[in-house]
Amino acid sequence: MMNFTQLVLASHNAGKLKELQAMLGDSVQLRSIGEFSTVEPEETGLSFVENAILKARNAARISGLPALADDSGLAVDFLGGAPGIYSARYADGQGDEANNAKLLDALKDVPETERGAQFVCVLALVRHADDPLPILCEGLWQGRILTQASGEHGFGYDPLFWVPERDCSSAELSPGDKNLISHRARAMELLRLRLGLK
Ligand SMILES: O=c1nc[nH]c2c1ncn2[C@H]1C[C@H](O)[C@@H](COP(=O)(O)OP(=O)(O)OP(=O)(O)O)O1
Ligand SMILES: [Mg+2]
Repeated sequence: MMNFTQLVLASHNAGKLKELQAMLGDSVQLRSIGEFSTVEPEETGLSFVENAILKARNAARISGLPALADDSGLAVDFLGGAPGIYSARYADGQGDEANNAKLLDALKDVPETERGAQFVCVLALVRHADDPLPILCEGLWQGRILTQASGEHGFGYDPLFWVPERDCSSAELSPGDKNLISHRARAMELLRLRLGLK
């Protein structure tokens, strides 16, 4: 059984760090890779799994600590699953607001019934940079893309993601509520079980 008190989180996204640390509680301390390096690895994989492993290995190499990575994104039905692994780069690196504007534009005039989407999260944990057996856990979250942004919480595409089970946007959920039902929460639930954390 693996027993971690510290993990480095292979992410430069403050929103992920906050959510993942809240889900893990006090049992494991997540340290940001930002403490060790400001250079972000190029996400050259063709899948969430490949990119998560790539980021985890890179962080373990830089920090010398076991590393957890989160590769996630939004797959929109009408767009054939795009932006998917390219979600963060959808508007060519101009950030969340530009990504959201581009998505609204791509779905302009698309009726509600065809606006289905899912958030995807893959967590990868490596004990060291060359770990031959990374632990992989995934979580999905089904919803719909709104026609305008709504809500102030969360990050990324949250203001555009309508959550059917709560009848509000993901950015209108309290952080605690989002962390109970999100794609990231589902992946983390599996990771906790796998690590024997509960
Ligand atoms: O709960 C979420 N709520 C809203 N948006 C989300 C969520 N989860 C992922 N997303 C979006 C943000 C970004 O556009 C992409 C992740 O891209 P992804 O490369 O995995 O993360 P990132 O570049 O922000 O940070 P890093 O790679 O350093 O972990 O999907
Ligand atoms: Mg990224």
